[in-house]
Amino acid sequence: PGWFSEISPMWPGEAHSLKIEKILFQGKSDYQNVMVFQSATYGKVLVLDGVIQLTERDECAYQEMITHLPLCSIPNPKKVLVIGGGDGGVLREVARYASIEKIDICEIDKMVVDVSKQFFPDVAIGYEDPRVTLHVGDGVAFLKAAPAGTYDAVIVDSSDPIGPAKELFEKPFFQTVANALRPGGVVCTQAESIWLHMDIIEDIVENCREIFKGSVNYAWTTVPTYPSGVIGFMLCSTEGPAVDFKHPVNSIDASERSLRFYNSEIHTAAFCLPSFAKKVIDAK
Ligand SMILES: NCCCN[C@H]1CC[C@H](NCCCN)CC1
Repeated sequence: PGWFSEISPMWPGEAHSLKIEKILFQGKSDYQNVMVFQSATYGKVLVLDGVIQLTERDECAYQEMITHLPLCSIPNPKKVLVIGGGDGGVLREVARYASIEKIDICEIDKMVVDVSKQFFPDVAIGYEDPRVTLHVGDGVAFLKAAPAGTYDAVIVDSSDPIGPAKELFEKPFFQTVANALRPGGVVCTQAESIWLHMDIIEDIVENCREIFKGSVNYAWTTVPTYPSGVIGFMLCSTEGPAVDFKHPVNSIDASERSLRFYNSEIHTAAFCLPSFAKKVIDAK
C-alpha cells in the first residue's frame, strides 16, 4: 500500500523510494524506531529511524565487502569483533574463515537482533555459528573493557552519525579500537558516501591517520538502496606487520562458492577513487 521514501537531513533534497507490498513489523526500542516491510522488488527491508539498513536483494554487497576487505587483507584472522551489525549479516560472512576461533559481537539494540532473526533468517544465520558470542550493549564501553591487543580484526557495522551510532564516528572511539587491536591488526568501518559526505569522510580520515600508524585506506562499493547508491569503508591497520589492503593475501572467493558479490578483483578495484574524493582522502 504505497511507497516508503527515505527522507533524512543527512541527504537533503533527495530520497530513494521503495514500493511497499506489506508492512511486517513496527516497533520502538530503547534506542530507535524499527520497521520491516515487504517491498515489491527488493525483498524484505529493515528500516531504523526511517533509514534503510538492508534489503534482502542487495545486502550481500555491503555485508561481503565490509567483512572481506579487512579479513582478506591479513593471513590468518583468529579473533574478530563486530561492533553493531545486529542483523547478523557480517557474522555470516566472518564465519566463512576456518582460521577464526572467536567472534564477538557488540550490538546496542536487542530489538534489531530479535527482528532480524524473525524476518531475515538468511541474514541472522550468522548467529548460529558456535564461535559467536553476542554482547548487548554499547560498543565503546565493550572496547574499553577489552584487554589491549585482543583482536586481529574489528568490523564497525554501524548506522549513521545521527542516532545511537554517533560516537562510533568520533576520535576517542577510533583510539579505543586501536588499543584493542594487536600489532598489524585491522579495522574496517562503515564510512558513508563520497557523493554525500566528503566532510564527514575528511574528518574520519584525518582522525584515522593520527591514530592508526600502519596503513589507512578508503574503499567503496555499490549498494543500490543506500542513498547515492554507494557506501564507503575506512580500512586501517595498527603499527606492526605491514598490511597492504589493496592486494588481498586471502583468496576466500576461491573456496566460497556462495559469495554473491565479493571477489579478489573487486577487492582491489574498491580502492580506486574518483578524483574529487582522491584529492581529499589522499591529501590527508
Ligand atoms: N548490516 C547492515 C547495517 C547497515 N549499516 C548502515 C545502514 C545505514 C546506511 N546509511 C547510508 C547513508 C548514506 N551513506 C549505511 C550503512
